Amino acid sequence: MCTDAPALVEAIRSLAVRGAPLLGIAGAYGVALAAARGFDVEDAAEALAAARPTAVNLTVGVRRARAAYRAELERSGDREQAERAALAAARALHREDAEASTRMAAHGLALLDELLPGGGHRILTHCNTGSLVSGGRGTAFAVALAAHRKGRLRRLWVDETRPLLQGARLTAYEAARSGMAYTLLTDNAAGSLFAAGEVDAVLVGADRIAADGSVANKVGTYPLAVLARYHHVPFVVVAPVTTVDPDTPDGASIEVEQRAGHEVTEIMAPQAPVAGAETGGGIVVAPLGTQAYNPAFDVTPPGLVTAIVTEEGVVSPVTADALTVLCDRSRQVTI
Ligand SMILES: CSC[C@H]1O[C@H](OP(=O)(O)O)[C@H](O)[C@@H]1O
Repeated sequence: MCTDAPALVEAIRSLAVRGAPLLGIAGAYGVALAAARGFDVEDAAEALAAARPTAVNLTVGVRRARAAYRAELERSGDREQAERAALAAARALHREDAEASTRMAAHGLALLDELLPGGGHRILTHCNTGSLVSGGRGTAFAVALAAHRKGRLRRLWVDETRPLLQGARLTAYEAARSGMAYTLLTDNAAGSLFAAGEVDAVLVGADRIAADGSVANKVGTYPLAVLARYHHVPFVVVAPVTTVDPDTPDGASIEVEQRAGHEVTEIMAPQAPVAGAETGGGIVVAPLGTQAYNPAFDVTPPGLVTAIVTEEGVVSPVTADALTVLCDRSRQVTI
C-alpha cells in the first residue's frame, strides 16, 4: 500500500505497479496522494512521470491530475479543493479506462471473428495485459477473455516473458482464474509454435504508439511480429487511444527503458530487490560481474502490424492517414 508519492514512484520503478493503462491511473492517483500528504505537487508529478519513460500513459495520467489540481487551485485558491479536483480526475481516468477496456474487447473480438472466420482461435500473447494493468479487464487479454466467454477461444499461448516473467506469473494466473485453456511457453519456443501452424493470431498490448504507427511494447514483441509476418498470421495490437502519442513522430523517437542487468543475470524472486544490495536478490544464473543487455521494450514498425484495436475501433492497415485520425483523437482525450 503506497502511503506517499515517493513510495509510489519506487513501486512504479520496481514494477510492483505496472502496465501502461494502470500506470496512467496510478500516476493520477499519485498526484492526488502527493497533494493530500502535503508534498510539493509539481515535484511529485515530475518524479512520477519520470519513473518509467516508455509508457506514455503514465505521463498522460500525471498530467491529467496535475492540470485538475492547478486549475482548481487557481480558481479557488483552496488547496483542499484542489486536492479533491486531482482525486476526481484520477477517478475519472479510472472509469474511462474500464469503459475503454470493455469497448476494446468488443472491437477486438469482432476483428478476430472477421480475420479467423472458423472460430476456435488459438491466440499467442506476450507479457501481461489483463485486469492487473487496467481499470477494467485489460487490453489484449480482455479480447482473449471475450473470445473465451463466447466459446471462441481454443487456446491461449502464454509467453513467459523474460526477464521479469509477467506472462508466467501474471497472465497464467489470470488465464487460470478465468477458466480458459492456456499453455505457458518459453519466449524462445514461440517460433516452433508458428512453424507447427499452432498460432492463429498474436494479440499484444502497447506502451507507446508513435505517430507513424510504430509500437513500443514489452521486449520480445518485435520478434513475434516478424514471425507472424513470415507465417502469414495476423499481429494485432490492443491499446487505448491514450497510448497513441502524437508528439512522438516515429519508432526511433521512442525512449526505450533500459533496466538493471541483474534482472537478466538472476532469476528474479517476486519481491523487489533490496536497494543497494550487490545483487537483485534473485538466484544468480550468470557469473558475478556479467554484463547484461536489458531493454524493457522493443519497437515494432507499423508495416508488421495487421491492426491496432482501440476503444474507438480498429485501424487496419496501419497507415500514416489512419494514425492521423488516432493522433487527433488522442489529443482530444489527453492534456
Ligand atoms: C497494455 S499495458 C501492458 C504492457 O505493459 C507491460 O510492460 P511492463 O510489464 O514493463 O509494465 C508490457 O509492455 C505490456 O504489453
